[in-house]
Amino acid sequence: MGQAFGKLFDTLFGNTKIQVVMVGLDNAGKTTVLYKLQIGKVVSTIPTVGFNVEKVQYKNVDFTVWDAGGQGLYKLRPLWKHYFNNIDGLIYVVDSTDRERIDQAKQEFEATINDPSMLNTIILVFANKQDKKGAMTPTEICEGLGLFDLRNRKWHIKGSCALEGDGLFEGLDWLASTLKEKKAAEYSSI
Ligand SMILES: Nc1nc2c(ncn2[C@@H]2O[C@H](COP(=O)(O)OP(=O)(O)OP(=O)(O)O)[C@@H](O)[C@H]2O)c(=O)[nH]1
Ligand SMILES: [Mg+2]
Repeated sequence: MGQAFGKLFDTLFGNTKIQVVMVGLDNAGKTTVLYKLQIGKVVSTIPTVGFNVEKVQYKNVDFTVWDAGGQGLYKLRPLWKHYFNNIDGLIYVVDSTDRERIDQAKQEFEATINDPSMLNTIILVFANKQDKKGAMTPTEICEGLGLFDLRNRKWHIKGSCALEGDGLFEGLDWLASTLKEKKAAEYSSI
């Protein structure tokens, strides 16, 4: 799988520097996704403010995962501007079995995409844990997060099983090709 992703990145991302940030409620499967990609060594650090950041770099593409920990994303959000500039892609991971917290996932999602550092990002949602019985379908997750109501944002949802890697390739394929189109459009309008 690592090789397949490597090839995809080579052809689709080219040499442009790309920043991708992955967030979601705790237990959604973010760390599992990052390791399953097998695109490089995952470096895990705990900045002085006490939360966990996992990073992996594949050539020109930087992936950063912000763990929600027990604190909730909202406490960390004000820090984003110190860590990020020019985020291109947001990956939002949802535990599709967690019906009880879908409203919380929605609140965090809305606050995340409306954060000043995220206003220009394209959005990929992984409706994760599709292998589990009783999981909400990607359409249900769409409704739960309010994706159909989003205006002026490019978004895509993909059902996934991060444990097996199912859906990850397709999701990233969308992310890569959409970013490529976006960069080309920006370049041609300069
Ligand atoms: N069945 C199933 N389990 C999964 C899947 N993805 C992740 N898990 C499991 O869900 C649990 C949480 O996964 P993590 O990757 O640690 O979740 P996280 O989003 O990084 O959580 P925090 O670090 O607490 O924010 C682990 O036990 C994983 O093995 C999946 O697609 N299917
Ligand atoms: Mg984690």
